[in-house]
Amino acid sequence: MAELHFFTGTMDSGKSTLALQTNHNHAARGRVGRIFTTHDRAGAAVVSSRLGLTHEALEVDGEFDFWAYVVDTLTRGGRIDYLVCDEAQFYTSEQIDQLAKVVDELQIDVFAFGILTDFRTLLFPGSARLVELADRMNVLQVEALCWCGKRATHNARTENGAMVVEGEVIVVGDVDQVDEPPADVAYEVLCRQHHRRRLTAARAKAVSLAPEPLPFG
Ligand SMILES: Nc1ncnc2c1ncn2[C@@H]1O[C@H](COP(=O)(O)OP(=O)(O)O)[C@@H](O)[C@H]1O
Ligand SMILES: Cc1cn([C@H]2C[C@H](O)[C@@H](COP(=O)(O)O)O2)c(=O)[nH]c1=O
Repeated sequence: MAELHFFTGTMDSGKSTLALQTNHNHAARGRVGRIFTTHDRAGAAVVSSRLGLTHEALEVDGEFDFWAYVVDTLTRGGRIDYLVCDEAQFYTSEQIDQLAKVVDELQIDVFAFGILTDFRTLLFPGSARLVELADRMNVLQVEALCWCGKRATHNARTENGAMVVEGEVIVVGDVDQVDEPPADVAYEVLCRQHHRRRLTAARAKAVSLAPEPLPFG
């Protein structure tokens, strides 16, 4: 039986790497798949992992119809055994419904990968629909860590080094590897407590370096 799988984790937890490994393992056994993505950091129509792997992909825009694409391919005599869908948080909920229909009606496996929540801690529409519909939901085992050492559960956005909680939902960006100078827009994974307190690594460092207040007489 085909299944709709949803693999989720924070940014930098290895989702794109796993997406490419999944494709590799299925292709190595002669299965024929298609890889989809949208808004990848490396540009249009490519899946890129921080481990250095990249693979060409089909770019999904808001109008793309998975059901129509698959039916059209099969009708023309093409073969599709599975779909790998990266950055699935950005897909519309209608597109996730189409993926579920592809699984149920055409017996094609779908492997979707994406972050659950945005920089405000709210569910992305695509991820919310995947949680509602997936046969299997898997949280990635490689844990991204908060600067405090706890498991990172949330994605923070920084603008010029300061954490923000308002703005456009979709802003392509990376986890900042260097703090000097801070990027215009960057992301940092944090535990819930430090996301709530807006305590990024840079701010925690600045606070710890602040001079001790003078004791009151
Ligand atoms: N230089 C490195 N050496 C070993 N592992 C690395 C290195 N750089 C990144 N990684 C691994 O790659 C993961 C990020 O993979 P990626 O597929 O790009 O994540 P995601 O798609 O979830 O954002 C990191 O969590 C880390 O485990
Ligand atoms: C939290 C958050 C993230 N994004 C963007 C930033 C990256 O381009 C992708 C996530 O990619 P990854 O492979 O999981 O690292 O999403 C965004 O647009 N809005 C957000 O709130």
